[in-house]
Amino acid sequence: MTSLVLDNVSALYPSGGGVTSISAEARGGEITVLIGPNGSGKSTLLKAIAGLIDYDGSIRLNGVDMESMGRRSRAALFAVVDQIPSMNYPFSVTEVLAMGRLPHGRDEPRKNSTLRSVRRAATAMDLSDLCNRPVTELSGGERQRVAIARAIVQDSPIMLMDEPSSALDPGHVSSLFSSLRDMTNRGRAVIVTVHDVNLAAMFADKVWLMDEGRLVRYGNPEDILSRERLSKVYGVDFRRYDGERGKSLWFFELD
Ligand SMILES: Nc1ncnc2c1ncn2[C@@H]1O[C@H](COP(=O)(O)OP(=O)(O)OP(=O)(O)O)[C@@H](O)[C@H]1O
Repeated sequence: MTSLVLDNVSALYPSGGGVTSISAEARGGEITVLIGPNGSGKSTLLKAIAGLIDYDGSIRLNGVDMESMGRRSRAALFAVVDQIPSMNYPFSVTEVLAMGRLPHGRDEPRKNSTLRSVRRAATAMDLSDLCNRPVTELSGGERQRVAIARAIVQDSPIMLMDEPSSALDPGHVSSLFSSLRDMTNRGRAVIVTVHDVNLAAMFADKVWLMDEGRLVRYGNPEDILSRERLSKVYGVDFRRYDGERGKSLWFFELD
């Protein structure tokens, strides 16, 4: 089973922001949800894991240091969904989804197996009616669903998703997390950032709580999400509500 181990990882920008001394493990078969206030270092940490920025410390996949891998093999290991997916060229939705296979080889997008994956991912993210539309003409939420579906088509051992639900309505948030669960059921490791604490409470197998560039705690949602901790980190008074499905839900009142 996939094991991604971060050992004392630091990635600091010249301005001083970034992340410091992060040690944690993300496993295949689990949805790991990163939460924390704006600027707490979630995106920076995902970028370090994906090898998109320099860092100190080590990140090992199944015992192998990621630094020892070539760019190409590293790109095939991670499917990345950016916080603001850039889609500047008028490729059709189908074409963009098929491009998800490019890290696995130049001929991959043209394969029949890719076409089947594209159809499945399009159905999962409710894009079937948009397949021939240029991505440049889609709404923000539709583009975000395209970026998620492209990552599903890439089907890499590790999925890194930066706020993939930020532009989605509740129905599509539900589809997103069903798709993430499908991936973990097939052994993939999913690491996803969200701002909605309740998504972490409902869907996370593990929660990493970040604050000021550090990992405050990580573990099971029931152990990590507490009124005291959330209120301290976010600076608002959180209250717990016992949801009907046996999960705790969280809300706060505005002053
Ligand atoms: N390219 C950059 N150059 C310099 N500083 C940066 C850069 N990107 C982020 N930072 C700083 O690093 C810190 C962490 O930023 P990061 O984007 O990782 O936070 P985040 O938790 O993802 O925030 P948000 O929830 O707002 O997306 C912040 O203080 C931010 O200002």
